[in-house]
Amino acid sequence: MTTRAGFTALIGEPNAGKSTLLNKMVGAKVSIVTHKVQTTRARIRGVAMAGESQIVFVDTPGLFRPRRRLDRAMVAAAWGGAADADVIVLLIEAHRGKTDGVDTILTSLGEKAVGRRVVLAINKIDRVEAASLLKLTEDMNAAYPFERTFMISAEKGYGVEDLRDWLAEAMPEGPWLYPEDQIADLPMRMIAAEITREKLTLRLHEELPYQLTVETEHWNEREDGTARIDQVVYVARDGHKGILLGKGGETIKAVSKAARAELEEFMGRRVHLFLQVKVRPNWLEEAERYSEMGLDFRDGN
Ligand SMILES: Nc1nc2c(ncn2[C@@H]2O[C@H](COP(=O)(O)OP(=O)(O)OP(=O)(O)O)[C@@H](O)[C@H]2O)c(=O)[nH]1
Repeated sequence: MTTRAGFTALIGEPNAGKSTLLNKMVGAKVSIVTHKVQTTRARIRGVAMAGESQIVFVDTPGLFRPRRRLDRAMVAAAWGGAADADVIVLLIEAHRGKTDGVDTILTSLGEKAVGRRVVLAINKIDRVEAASLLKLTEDMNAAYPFERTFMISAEKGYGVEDLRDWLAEAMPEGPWLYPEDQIADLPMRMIAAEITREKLTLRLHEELPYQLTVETEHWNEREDGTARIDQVVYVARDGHKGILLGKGGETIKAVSKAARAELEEFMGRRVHLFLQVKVRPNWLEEAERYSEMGLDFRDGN
């Protein structure tokens, strides 16, 4: 039996349902779904197994309309993720149709997706009449030559299996990228990082540095049934480090406490959480580099 493995990028406007779809396909709660727009900052990956095929998902940050310089870098980074992928899935919302935001993405697809396989997934079909889907499919395919169009409801699960099976076939032949026994662990590490990120957001609000990432570096199961989780919060500047630590470390302590409480509830057991804040200015450079390669929205969009 030939194995297959490759990368699939999910792109779409904020709230299109990328996280929901990812969670359905991967079969675990990978990224935390919220009603808030622009929650997915990190390029969170999930891995789905389908038959002999391994599909690694790159859940790009929402391709929202960037106003600030760093926003633009974020969007460019999202496109960077897409450009590396074997397949790009553009997710749109059935009830919102071909919005200005979707048009912007279509234009960029024309430039960036050269040589990639690109499919369209019309999501949230549970919210519209079937008749309207035909027109939307026509309009979208007139604007971009999608290889396939899928009608899905990520939330209800309609059509998700078809899409996953198609992706499984579309992955290039080759050995798996992740050992099968590590896949189960991967989502938990991401969830843990997302939880910490969420607590940082709640605590710092507008003060939250944009260029911030949380990574779960170590995950150790202890004999007494508890887990030790070590995470690093990466920021771009020394000044940001101070904001995260707070006076006498009180901010990071409060965040750590809140994150631990939620992790314990989620996992149903005791957790020892260790947070470290480190400066990694490269992230910024990387984003700037992507920005140079990427979109430019300076014309007031
Ligand atoms: N009715 C309906 N709602 C859906 C469907 N899929 C997702 N949603 C809802 O749409 C909202 C946004 O979904 P997310 O998965 O967070 O969207 P996202 O694209 O990851 O959003 P960002 O993280 O902002 O990029 C949530 O409230 C979901 O419950 C669907 O098939 N039908």
